[in-house]
Amino acid sequence: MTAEIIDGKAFAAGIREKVAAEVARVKAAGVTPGLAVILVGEDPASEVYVGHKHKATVAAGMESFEYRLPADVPEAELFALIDRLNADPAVHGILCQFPVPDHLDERRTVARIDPAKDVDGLSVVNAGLLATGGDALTPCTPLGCLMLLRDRLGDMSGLSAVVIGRSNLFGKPMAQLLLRENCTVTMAHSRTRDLDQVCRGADILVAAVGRAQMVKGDWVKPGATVIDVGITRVPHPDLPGKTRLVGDVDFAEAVEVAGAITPVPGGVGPMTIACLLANTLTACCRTHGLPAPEGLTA
Ligand SMILES: NC(=O)C1=CN([C@@H]2O[C@H](COP(=O)(O)OP(=O)(O)OC[C@H]3O[C@@H](n4cnc5c(N)ncnc54)[C@H](OP(=O)(O)O)[C@@H]3O)[C@@H](O)[C@H]2O)C=CC1
Ligand SMILES: Nc1nc(=O)c2c([nH]1)NC[C@@H]1CN(c3ccc(C(=O)N[C@@H](CCC(=O)O)C(=O)O)cc3)C=[N+]21
Repeated sequence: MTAEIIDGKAFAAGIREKVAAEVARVKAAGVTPGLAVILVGEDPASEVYVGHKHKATVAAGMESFEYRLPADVPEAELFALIDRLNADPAVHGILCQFPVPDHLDERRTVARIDPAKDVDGLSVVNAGLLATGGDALTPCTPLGCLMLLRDRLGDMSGLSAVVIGRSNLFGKPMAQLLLRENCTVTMAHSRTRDLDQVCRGADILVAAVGRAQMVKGDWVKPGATVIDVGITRVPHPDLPGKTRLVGDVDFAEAVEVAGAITPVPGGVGPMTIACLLANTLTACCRTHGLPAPEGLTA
């Protein structure tokens, strides 16, 4: 059996259309949603993502504000910018691209952002709301994965879900969302014993590690839904001097066993950006007391 390949790119395009339609509605009510992205230093991968985010934001009819700070920017200067954006009524979402240089602290940076504008969903307030069943701004990548899973599986009650990776950005919020969907959730990480066996029990297998092609075909339960979040740039096998992106899952092997699987690229990545737009719109609607858009939140 060959798995259905989940087209994240096409699904994300649909979400972006929905966001654009809702943005038009909000604009008619006199408000233009705005997203501010802060990039510290010159990480080439981050430059690419920030560029994608800017284009997608403008295409959805929202305002995009970009701030590029030098790699050695003092914390006080970064915080002064965040304070300004917190106070700016044209800005509804603020995202500081990670990783930041070593002299800056991610936790302190996130804590400085107004939780109502924290479209990454990383603040203590939003993480706490998600864990306790409140109306959080949900981290974009887990939200995107949830949308793909709901679309394919509908009711996930009682399914066994394994999430590999326990980061604040992805693994922990993904596990919370799956728990909300009534899955029986296992969180695996670098200290997990017999990871292959743990994975073999999963109806839903989500991998977010950052180790190229770590999850082999015989780790996958036949018919399982496999969501591959990891992105690693590796030397291209056929084109010398070129690189390509691969996921945490050995796609060629897993596609023969799984029921459905996301590819890399074209799977989860495009959903992340679509959900960032969705979160910015949601933040804008909440701030202005407008009805929250349907189908774009957790
Ligand atoms: N597609 C997208 O939009 C996005 C993709 N990503 C990608 O997802 C991947 C993970 O990102 P992120 O969560 O931020 O990464 P982190 O590095 O913060 O977390 C990695 C997790 O993987 C675990 N891990 C490491 N080695 C192993 C191993 N051998 N076996 C099992 N678990 C292991 C770690 O365990 P421990 O806690 O024990 O150290 C940790 O919990 C990266 O490739 C990143 O690029 C991330 C965000 C968005
Ligand atoms: N504060 C913060 N929030 C983030 O959400 C965040 C971050 N920092 N730092 C880095 C990671 C990574 N990330 C991706 C976004 C889009 C793609 C994406 O669009 N990927 C395309 C391919 C892109 C390409 O070709 O390079 C795909 O998978 O098809 C990937 C990864 C967001 N992150």
